[in-house]
Amino acid sequence: MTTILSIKDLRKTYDDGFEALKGVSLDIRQGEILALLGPNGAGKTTLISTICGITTPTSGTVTVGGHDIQADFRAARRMIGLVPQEIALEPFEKVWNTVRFSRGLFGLGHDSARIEEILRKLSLWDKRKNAIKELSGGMKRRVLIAKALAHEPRVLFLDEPTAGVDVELRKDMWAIVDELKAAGVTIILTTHYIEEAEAIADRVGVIDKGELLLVQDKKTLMAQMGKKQIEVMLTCTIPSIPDSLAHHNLVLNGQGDALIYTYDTNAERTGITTLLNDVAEAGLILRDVQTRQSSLEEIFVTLVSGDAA
Ligand SMILES: Nc1ncnc2c1ncn2[C@@H]1O[C@H](COP(=O)(O)OP(=O)(O)OP(=O)(O)O)[C@@H](O)[C@H]1O
Repeated sequence: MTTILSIKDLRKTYDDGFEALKGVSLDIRQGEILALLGPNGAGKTTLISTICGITTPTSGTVTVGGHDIQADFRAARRMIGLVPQEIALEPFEKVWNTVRFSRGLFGLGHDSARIEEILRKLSLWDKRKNAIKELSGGMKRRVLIAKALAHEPRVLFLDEPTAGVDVELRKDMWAIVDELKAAGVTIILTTHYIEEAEAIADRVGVIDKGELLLVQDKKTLMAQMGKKQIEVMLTCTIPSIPDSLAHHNLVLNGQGDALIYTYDTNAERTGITTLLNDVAEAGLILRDVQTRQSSLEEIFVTLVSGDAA
């Protein structure tokens, strides 16, 4: 698989001495969607700003499509589109011009067909003659994406693309991201919404206190770190777990009518068959059995709280 973006030992210490990036290394594959998760202040925006040339790194290197972001800034930047967190648009400018100027900034000639395509894709075509100030917050976010796409970037950064947008727009954004991926664009998004990473990312990176704690295929991450629980519901209530079941490390629920058993999805033997036999031998009758898998959210909380083994 081709690497489109390569980050090596990237460090950023701000003027006040604060170390926002502490040696981040990461290779991003062409055409993938990578979600960067991290709590407030983890360094996500600093990382993106550094790659996009808005912030100067203290040390380390970044190449985009083989172009070094410092030595070969223009070529590297030309490949990148950035959708920033903050909405910074000229309120009196028309949508069409806003997107057109953005293309011009990268030295590209005017291409009405291309701008029309982008505006249509983002459901902005009907608003093309409107001034930015006449648009809703969600529409302004779409304009930010249109602007970032105007110069046909190969790598698109979305910094908190769905912060504060409603559920419908969030789903629309996900659909847009899917379409861009299908067109071969590599997408890196930062998010607080774990469900967002769960829904659209191919890989997930977790960043905390300026360090990349892990980067992994989403499905592998969920399978590797995921614990499963089985809840054995009983026909009667019991005051405590019978001695004959003590070795299973069960938890009795608050009502005393269900036994909760946690097991590792990767273990060779889950121990479920033995457990159910032992439950029957203890004279307990099953009413129902349910399983549940830990979510990406639980995995994330475990990681950033430093509880991961
Ligand atoms: N110009 C600056 N000078 C000093 N410290 C800064 C500067 N910009 C950011 N920081 C600090 O660097 C840390 C990382 O900030 P950054 O904005 O990269 O985090 P983030 O992960 O994007 O957070 P959020 O999710 O809140 O947007 C924070 O502690 C922040 O206060």
